[in-house]
Amino acid sequence: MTERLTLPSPAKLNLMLHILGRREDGYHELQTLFQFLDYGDELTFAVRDDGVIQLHTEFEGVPHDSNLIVKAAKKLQQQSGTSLGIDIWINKILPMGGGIGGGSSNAATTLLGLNHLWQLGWDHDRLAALGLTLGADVPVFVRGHAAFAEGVGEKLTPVEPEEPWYVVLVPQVSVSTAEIFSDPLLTRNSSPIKVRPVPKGNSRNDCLPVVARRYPEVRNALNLLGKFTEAKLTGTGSCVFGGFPSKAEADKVSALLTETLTGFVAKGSNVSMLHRKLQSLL
Ligand SMILES: C[C@](O)(CO)[C@H](O)COP(=O)(O)OP(=O)(O)OC[C@H]1O[C@@H](n2ccc(N)nc2=O)[C@H](O)[C@@H]1O
Ligand SMILES: Nc1ncnc2c1ncn2[C@@H]1O[C@H](COP(=O)(O)OP(=O)(O)OP(=O)(O)O)[C@@H](O)[C@H]1O
Repeated sequence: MTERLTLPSPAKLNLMLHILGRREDGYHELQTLFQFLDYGDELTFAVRDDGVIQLHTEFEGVPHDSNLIVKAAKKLQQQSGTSLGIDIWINKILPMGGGIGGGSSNAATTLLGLNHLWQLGWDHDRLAALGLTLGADVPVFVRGHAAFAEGVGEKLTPVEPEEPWYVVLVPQVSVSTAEIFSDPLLTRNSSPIKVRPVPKGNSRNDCLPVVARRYPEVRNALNLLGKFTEAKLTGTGSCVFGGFPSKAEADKVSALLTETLTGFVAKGSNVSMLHRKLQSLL
């Protein structure tokens, strides 16, 4: 049997997110702080020599060829000129439309996994540039280090924020990123932060007022978690999170809140678990 490789595909959080303006192409200039979670999906790959790219796991509402996993594999195959193909399976646990970057992370895991299995020898710069054509959040997952991001999210400076335990609540609504970014009420004029590292007190997410207004489920999650710690929105939501100094404290709060809401506890991590796994293969 062909050798199989299983790789993690972690979630991300936006610890803050400021919107500085809107570009002519409709995309928004941001400043955001990305950190990974030791929590995510798992992708399994097996090389095939007939050039076929086949994702074997079905996604509700996402046709095979629209899946970011398949799109990433096809682009890398075309641009590298390899004659090899791939079978892919995924154990999907990350909520879709949750603002924790599941789709982008899956694309990045696919790019790094195939670069390894197809022995392409592409560096991270080249993979991140390809990744950016798939989504604004793909480059940070390719690089695998917590980062302060600018531009549309592609100009990355590595950072070392604290690594607390997080309670992440998952309101049962899928938020469309495009919908939030096109809301007329969105604040798009935050002043650029010029000081590094980003001074404390800049943890605001400019998307929060618009998301909370549109989604009562998100409002409810923010209120409930806010009784225990500063409750924040990641990306354009729907997920809401708060940090705790220990797993025990995070577990205690999670146990109380998940009686009525869906959620999980995970450690913040400045080095993606995907990169830790890839490092161990070398
Ligand atoms: C908001 C964040 O989650 C922060 O991490 C990301 O920047 C969103 O990244 P993503 O989901 O990979 O986003 P994409 O798939 O590239 O874009 C989805 C839609 O969001 C809007 N969008 C996204 C990123 C950005 N900087 N400005 C935007 O206006 C665009 O309308 C775009 O059509
Ligand atoms: N492999 C994939 N995993 C999840 N979603 C995918 C995938 N491929 C395509 N999609 C589509 O992308 C949409 C956004 O999914 P994703 O999980 O990345 O959202 P998100 O967590 O809000 O992302 P972000 O934080 O980057 O905005 C989904 O609703 C789905 O239609």
